[in-house]
Amino acid sequence: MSTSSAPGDLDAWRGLPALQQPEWDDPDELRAVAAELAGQPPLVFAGECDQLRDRLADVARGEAFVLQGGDCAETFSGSNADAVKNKLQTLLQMAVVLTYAASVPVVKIGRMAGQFAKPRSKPTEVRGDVELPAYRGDAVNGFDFDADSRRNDPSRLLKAYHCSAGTLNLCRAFTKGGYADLRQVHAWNQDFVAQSPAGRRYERLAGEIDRAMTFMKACGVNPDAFHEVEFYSSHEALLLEYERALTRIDSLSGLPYDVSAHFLWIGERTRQLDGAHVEFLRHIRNPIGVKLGPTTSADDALALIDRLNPHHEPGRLTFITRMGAGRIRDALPPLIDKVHRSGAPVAWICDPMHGNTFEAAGGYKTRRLDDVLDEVAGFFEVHRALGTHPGGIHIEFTGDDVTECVGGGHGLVEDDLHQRYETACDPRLNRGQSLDLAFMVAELYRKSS
Ligand SMILES: O=C[C@H](O)[C@H](O)COP(=O)(O)O
Ligand SMILES: C=C(OP(=O)(O)O)C(=O)O
Repeated sequence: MSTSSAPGDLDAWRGLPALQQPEWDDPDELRAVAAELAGQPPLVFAGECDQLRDRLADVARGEAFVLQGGDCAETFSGSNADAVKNKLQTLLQMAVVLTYAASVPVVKIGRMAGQFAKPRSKPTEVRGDVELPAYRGDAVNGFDFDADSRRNDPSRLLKAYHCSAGTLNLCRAFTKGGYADLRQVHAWNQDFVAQSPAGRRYERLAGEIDRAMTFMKACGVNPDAFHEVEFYSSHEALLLEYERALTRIDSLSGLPYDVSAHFLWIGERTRQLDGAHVEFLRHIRNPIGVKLGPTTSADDALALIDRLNPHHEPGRLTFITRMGAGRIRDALPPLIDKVHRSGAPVAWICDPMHGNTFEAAGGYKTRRLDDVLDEVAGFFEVHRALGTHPGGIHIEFTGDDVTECVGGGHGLVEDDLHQRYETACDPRLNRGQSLDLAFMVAELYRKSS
């Protein structure tokens, strides 16, 4: 049931409006960079993308749950071993909580190894009487507020590729080489988080897992079954020149795959039906997602399905809804209802971050953990009422002890935000807040199943 695309289709987007693309000031340099990227090795393989599509088909059928998360904006300087390990460790801890406490297979997808480009609300940033191009992610320009740093520099695309390769290599080593072994559940809970309320709760759960594994071993189950985990990479497919340069024809199937990540999504700002992003992504064979904000109508959702998954292939299309805690209970039901009645197999994931951002008194962009939890609770309520499957969560977090979102076990308040506000774009949950969220989601899942 594959969608066949002629090679020319992969460039049809070039004739369409492409929002949120940087104005590169040297087109020749961009062409040279794209040519160099096109000659680089793939970051992921077609077979892995197919495997993720199968996993997401399980999600659409109600048999698994997605945990997708990582940085809002990865940075080149943050692509180091400690930061990557901390993020992965947080993802693994959350996944263990969900798998054990909710008894559901968890599909683990990092917002990692490629999340280097950001859509922005405004093209420029003004500080005092200086106006400069907005920061659009390390793949485009620099975070520092000076004219040189904010230049849209095509060579950054190459650096984004290399940082993605390094990050993914580390993730593969951690998840396949023994670090993600379930017998390590305690080891993931070291450092600052171990003493937090969420860390202590996690430690009790890890103790139960230990006992369960000892029991299974006694029953003859081979403990090597718990040695490695499946991990997938994802990012917003925003910079079309980059994604196009990394799209290859798979030698086995003859079909095009974007080998920059296993899963790509189209953002809320670039999901226009007649836009370049939808056109480009409809031709690649990777599993894909679309973010849906509160203004999305049920007909918009159906039209996206028609374009992106016309043959209703299970696992091909995921809708990531980001309505906001105040809107989800009204905005989501009509979408799910109509899509469900159309018979299209969609995995529904809740992004409880992007509809809940506000500016705190000190000027920091932040989010309340309570709003995040409330949006997730609304997501489960809506699905329960409609008899559909709440298929997962998509969140922005870091493995570090940052102070970017308020609330959680340590009771962070707006006055604390300045202490460790390190994000390059939107506020992320810290490790303790991420664990709080995982425990709550596990509880909601158990009640709704
Ligand atoms: O992560 C999402 C967007 O890039 C981000 O919310 C845009 O933020 P802005 O409104 O500050 O541009
Ligand atoms: C920009 C993002 O979200 P959205 O498209 O939902 O605004 C994002 O997830 O980084």
